[in-house]
Amino acid sequence: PDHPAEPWRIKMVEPIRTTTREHREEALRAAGWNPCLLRSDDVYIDLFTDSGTSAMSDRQWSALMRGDEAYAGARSFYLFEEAVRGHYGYEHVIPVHQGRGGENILSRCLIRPGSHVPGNMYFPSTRAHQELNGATFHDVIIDEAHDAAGEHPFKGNVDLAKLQAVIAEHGAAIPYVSLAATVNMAGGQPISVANLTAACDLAHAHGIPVFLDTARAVENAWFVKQREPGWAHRSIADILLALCAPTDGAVMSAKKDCLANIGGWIALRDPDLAEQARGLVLLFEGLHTYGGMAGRDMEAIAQGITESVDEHHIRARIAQIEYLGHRLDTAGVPIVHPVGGHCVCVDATAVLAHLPRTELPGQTLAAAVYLEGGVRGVERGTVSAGRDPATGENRYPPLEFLRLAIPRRVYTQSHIDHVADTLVRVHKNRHDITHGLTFTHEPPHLRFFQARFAPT
Ligand SMILES: CC1=C(O)/C(=C\N=C(/Cc2ccc(O)c(F)c2)C(=O)O)C(COP(=O)(O)O)=CN1
Repeated sequence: PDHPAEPWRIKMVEPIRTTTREHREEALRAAGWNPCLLRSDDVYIDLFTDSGTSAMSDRQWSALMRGDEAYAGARSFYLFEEAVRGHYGYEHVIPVHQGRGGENILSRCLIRPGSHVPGNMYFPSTRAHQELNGATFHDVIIDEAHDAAGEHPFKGNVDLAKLQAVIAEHGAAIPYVSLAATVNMAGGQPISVANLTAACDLAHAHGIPVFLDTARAVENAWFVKQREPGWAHRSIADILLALCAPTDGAVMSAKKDCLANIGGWIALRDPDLAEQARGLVLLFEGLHTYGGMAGRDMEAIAQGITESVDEHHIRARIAQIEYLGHRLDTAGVPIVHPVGGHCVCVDATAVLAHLPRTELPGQTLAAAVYLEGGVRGVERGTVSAGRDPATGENRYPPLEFLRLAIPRRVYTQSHIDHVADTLVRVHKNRHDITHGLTFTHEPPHLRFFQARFAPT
């Protein structure tokens, strides 16, 4: 696929600069071989995350000037509430400062020690809050999701037999089913409307609610439109509503699809659960009409939601990522297939097949790519998976990759080509990487953010 012609022109620029390899070696050593600890000034192309890193439009920037900073009942909240209701279809909209604020509150409302929560693959912050409140997470995603090279069009799908089995074994102890659209840790893979609906029907048949992580549900809607029979002629906005319709609520990080730099929400149908959640917002986020956001942030999100479902925007957004995936494919760099909605994921166990999993190939590849081209990605493998709370042992997930997450409306084709050229060089010289990494400092929670490493 060709690189898309961007459906925007640049009105403001933020200078970035390349660095020398010597500079990067010094910076990485100071960062304990953890790209998460690098200063952004030392990064040329920052693909650490698509979360909060998108460029806002002139309409969003001008909306900031309309921010109502009233403590209670701000105009900006009602605009935000209406945008969420209209696009996601839930009645009760509860603001939080970002996604994990919602994960904290939903988990505290519904999980008790001994709970069991099924979901389509784990996400570190989501599972951390489930485990912190005493739940055991059960992965009920289809087997194909764990196979990097497989081409299944909806790797985010739930294996209904697996879900049924968890319900049969733990039914009464399941407070809710926790699904995501798309599935980040599978490589930004979508779930189909049919499968999501079937999973909800199965859960509801046992009186179990389903909550959806909608951080990238617009990207998911795009894949439904392209791949799921019967949806090709429906608008992205309609498909987004259809994804949310069978679920009981959603947790949202507004830092992804919504083109905002901060913010989020919990969206619910049940008024009593909504009241309980608002009570915890008062404790952890702020008032229930701002939830840790400034009025201007809610203005930017309301406008960003409208822009996010524009078909010219989402088509170009996805096409840029497919372009990068295609460049790596044609160069023989092993990546997760199909290419996901927000990232290209390089299969570190394939590139560094000569390193044992105990030497952290994903983290090693992240360091090598930064050194080679000033490109920052993030490890999504053993380091991210953390330790099993029951045994204290490292969990070695089947997928171990370097995620290259692409911010929205930020990088142009020449930047993407720089990334591709960097990966091609690292892959060509992969046997020069003779050692992996080992922890020198390992924090207890979400360790990949703050961990420090040294070459083995
Ligand atoms: C599907 C989903 C996310 O992708 C997500 C965040 N994502 C990040 C940041 C990040 C990165 C790595 C991690 O191991 C992680 F724990 C979080 C990312 O880059 O992908 C959140 C949480 O939303 P917050 O970031 O607004 O609180 C909830 N759900």
